[in-house]
Amino acid sequence: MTPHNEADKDDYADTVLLPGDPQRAEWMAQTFLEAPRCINRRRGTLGFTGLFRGKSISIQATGIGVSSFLIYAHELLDHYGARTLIRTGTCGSLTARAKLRSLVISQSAQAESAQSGQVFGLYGPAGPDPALLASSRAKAVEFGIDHHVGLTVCSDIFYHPDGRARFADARAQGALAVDMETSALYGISEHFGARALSMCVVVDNIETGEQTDYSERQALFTDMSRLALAVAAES
Ligand SMILES: O=P(O)(O)O[C@H]1O[C@H](CO)[C@@H](O)[C@H]1O
Ligand SMILES: O=c1cc[nH]c(=O)[nH]1
Repeated sequence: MTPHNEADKDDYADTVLLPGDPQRAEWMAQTFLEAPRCINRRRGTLGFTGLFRGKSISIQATGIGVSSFLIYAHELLDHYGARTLIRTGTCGSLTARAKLRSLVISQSAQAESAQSGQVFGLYGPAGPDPALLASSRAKAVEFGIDHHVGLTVCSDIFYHPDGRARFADARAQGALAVDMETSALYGISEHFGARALSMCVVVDNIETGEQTDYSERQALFTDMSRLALAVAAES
């Protein structure tokens, strides 16, 4: 038990999938895990453990943004002993190439600003686990998932007064998409000697303004959930 999590120490599996949205955590657990158990309801930030292909896997929501994310990730790594964290998130596309509903796998994540840099600087720059990244690439091809692998940006601010203009430099460096947790995931995982990978479905395009509707989101997560679980099952 922690201030933010009512689960017992052995309730979590070694491998934990991390969606931001608690409803996504619940849907993923109920749709894909065998015998899912809800192990955390504190603050509505739901956590589940169940079986996938005979292996115990947990799914824990992390909320929005680095501050919230780092609380759940820290407690999973430090208190619950998690060894592999796989973010199953959503992102905004920064390029027409990464189309709405496609999957972006983060090969490296850049903090958006000096302010974010201070937060992420606590842990220094880090990236995905090479084996998890390679496994996700191979399986995404095998499953026929429309996906992109590359640089992503991690922002602290969803509604920013400078809008999309602030991503000009990152876009020039080839950044594919923006989310609000991936740099923190990579940094804290390296700090605790754990393995990490982040994959996110494109739910809006920052460039064109196109967006998906929240009502179709569960369906959007099927490919990502299958991929993340397949990677997790072999991790
Ligand atoms: O859908 P999730 O996983 O929460 O991810 C994205 O959605 C939230 C913003 O709407 C941020 O947390 C961002 O990273
Ligand atoms: O535009 C978006 C969409 C999802 N998540 C973000 O952080 N930004």
